[in-house]
Amino acid sequence: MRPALALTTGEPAGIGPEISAALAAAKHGARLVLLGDRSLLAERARAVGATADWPDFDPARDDDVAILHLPLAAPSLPGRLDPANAAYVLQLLDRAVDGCRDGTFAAIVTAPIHKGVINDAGVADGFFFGHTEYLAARTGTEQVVMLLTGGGLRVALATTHLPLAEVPAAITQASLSRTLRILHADLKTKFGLADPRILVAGLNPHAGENGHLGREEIEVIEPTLDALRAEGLTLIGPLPADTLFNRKQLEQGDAVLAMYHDQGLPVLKFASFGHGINVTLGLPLIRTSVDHGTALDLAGSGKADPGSLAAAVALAQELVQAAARPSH
Ligand SMILES: NC(=O)C1=CN([C@@H]2O[C@H](COP(=O)(O)OP(=O)(O)OC[C@H]3O[C@@H](n4cnc5c(N)ncnc54)[C@H](O)[C@@H]3O)[C@@H](O)[C@H]2O)C=CC1
Ligand SMILES: NCC(=O)COP(=O)(O)O
Repeated sequence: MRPALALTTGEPAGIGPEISAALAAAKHGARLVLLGDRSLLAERARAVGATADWPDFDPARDDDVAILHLPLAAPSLPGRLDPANAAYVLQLLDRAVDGCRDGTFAAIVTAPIHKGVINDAGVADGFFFGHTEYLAARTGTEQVVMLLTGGGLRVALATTHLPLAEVPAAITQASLSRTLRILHADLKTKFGLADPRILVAGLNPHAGENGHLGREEIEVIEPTLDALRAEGLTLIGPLPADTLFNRKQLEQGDAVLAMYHDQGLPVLKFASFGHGINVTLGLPLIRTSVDHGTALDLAGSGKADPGSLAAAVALAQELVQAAARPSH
């Protein structure tokens, strides 16, 4: 029996349901379990010319595609967000996490959700940052690392969904050290790199220009890197972020650690949008995701590209296989 992958179909008003249906109809080689509302998925399957004749999920059967029906709270129209369905979106995630915990699922692949409407709904204790933080909280994991891969790049983040004004204070020697340890360990176990080389960006322009453009490099980043180098980690930096992303520099490393979301991800998405994959490192379960959002402007049109979701499923399968190897 192949390991089952839970595919949470995401925000019902977005493109998640239709790209999930499109992927389910394509050759994907996985044992996929679609988590979502059966009628919604059937309707959006029609938008991509797919049939929704999926059987109900039965853990004892090795179906290529099955559905685990979880009902919407309110009917959903493409492109029209409705806070009434925010709890449904979280329920898909909760069910997937529970299934990973009890061994029903080997991994979670997530279609996009809309962070704003979940916050508008006031669920998730009134604040919701993203899948990354939600899954960390839901699994009791103190720190996780967001890594996106695609276009020949791997870009991880020292901070995730934070207002820019809060970024400098969030980067401490302790948090940066934890992030680098998680990244280093997962590059070894998940990506098979024996001695990962990590290029670390500075926070300030020109990595602080010897302290004239900010002191975080001198006071926080350099001491952290020195301490970890003494333990044997191969860390290059802090490097000016504007020149880090050139071919010659990138050849020196296996992954980049950017200090914040919009320092690293625009480059990654420029290099790979439509085929990139988001992986959450440091979780006690395997989670991959798309590189894009809910694309409300395309929802229901059948025009959204399922390529990133297909890549996320393929990587989840690889990570499941890597986790099963004796050396893991
Ligand atoms: N993994 C997740 O759940 C993610 C969720 N989001 C959320 O999505 C919402 C909307 O974010 P935006 O910044 O508008 O980004 P977006 O990715 O939804 O849209 C940006 C542009 O890319 C296009 N696009 C996105 N996915 C596409 C696809 N598969 N095929 C073709 N074109 C595609 C859209 O039509 C739009 O023009 C926000 O709430 C954001 O937080 C954003 C990124 C990841
Ligand atoms: N830009 C990447 C992103 O926002 C992914 O968020 P998450 O929902 O996967 O945490």
